[in-house]
Amino acid sequence: MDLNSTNVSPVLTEPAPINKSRLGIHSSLLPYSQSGAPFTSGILSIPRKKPGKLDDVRSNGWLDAMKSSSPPRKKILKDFNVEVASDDSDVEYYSWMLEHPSALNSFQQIINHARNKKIVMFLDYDGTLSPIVDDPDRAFMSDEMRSTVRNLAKYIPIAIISGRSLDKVYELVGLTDLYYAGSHGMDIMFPVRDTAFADPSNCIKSTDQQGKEANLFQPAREFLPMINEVFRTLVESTKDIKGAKVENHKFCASVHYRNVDEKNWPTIAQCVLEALKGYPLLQLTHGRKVLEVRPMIKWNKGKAVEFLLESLDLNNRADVLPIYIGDDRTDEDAFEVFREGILGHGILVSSIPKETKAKFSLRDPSEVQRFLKSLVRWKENDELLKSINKRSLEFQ
Ligand SMILES: O=P(O)(O)OC[C@H]1O[C@H](O[C@H]2O[C@H](CO)[C@@H](O)[C@H](O)[C@H]2O)[C@H](O)[C@@H](O)[C@@H]1O
Repeated sequence: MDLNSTNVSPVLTEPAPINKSRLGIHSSLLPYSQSGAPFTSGILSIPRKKPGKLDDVRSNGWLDAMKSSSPPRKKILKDFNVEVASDDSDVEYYSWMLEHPSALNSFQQIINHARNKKIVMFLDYDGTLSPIVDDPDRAFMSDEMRSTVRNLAKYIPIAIISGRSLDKVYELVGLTDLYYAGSHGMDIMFPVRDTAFADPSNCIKSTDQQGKEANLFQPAREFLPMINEVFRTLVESTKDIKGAKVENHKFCASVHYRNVDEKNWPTIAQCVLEALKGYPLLQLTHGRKVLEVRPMIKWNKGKAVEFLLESLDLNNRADVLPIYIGDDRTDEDAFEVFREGILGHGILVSSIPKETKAKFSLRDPSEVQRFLKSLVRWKENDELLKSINKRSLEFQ
């Protein structure tokens, strides 16, 4: 494939008129912009080109975005258990933390805010509950992390919101009694008992992994055949690129290039670009060393947070404090909802400074675990105090 060739066709020309009603998608979910405005956070801004103007992965900025999509692994110096600035990047990190303080150091502030409120916890999976590893099929969370999440779920509602498919993320987490949203929130399952406030016309009946009745909310259901087609195309077109891996996450397809030699990244990007050509209703988002193709609908992890809160009748309530912990650009949509309306805390997991809408930060999954453990301890003490108070009242 000649990337410099001027014979490459435009990627996104003005989209051909499409009979959107044929897709059966509610108009409020239809594309952010078909008129040329850039797309919002996490979503690559692709300026519409005049018909005939040529485009490739260099000129549209994909390559730059790919290069900056994952932090380098960095050794952190420790001196008597105190982290010291080892180089300029540490100094940068500490000054970034002035704006996005550690959720561990701010724990007291967070629980002061949570006092007399019901916390609802939203957790991303990769890079948050499990460390980032080379093979996506081996991104396991530790038993200790699993038991921490299980303990916390005894006290507060927890939802896992992942880019992976619903089935895959459920398999990896393996905990019942949590809510799960796969495909970046485009596949949400919740028990029938919790649907009192959900609009049943939006949901389809299903069964969960234990065979119990459940509801499924799938705002991009009509895109399923399209995603399958693109997935097959991508598998075929990337099959000769060493290290490339394509995953089908039901409502999105992921093309991994973490294990691909950097000199072949333009080829990977070009394969995705070519695959997208016939599908003006699909879009590209960037994750950590992964390109993701997904429906161009107004739905993302932030919408999923709002949907779950509404369905559980926990939205816009002064006595509810949602907390979202996530590590990549797709999580920014969720952090954003806490900036625009819903009062809650976004916590970015990152070991390098990053532009983010999250208020707090944690360095890595081990810090996430410490934070969740602190919440468990706080809740346990709280329960203990309540029962002591109750008993002392009974003795009076
Ligand atoms: O929303 P998430 O739960 O964070 O899922 C995001 C993506 O996670 C997976 O990829 C990432 O983690 C892999 C394992 O550590 C890593 O190899 C890869 O480079 C990362 O991008 C998953 O495979 C993707 O499909 C998800 O979209």
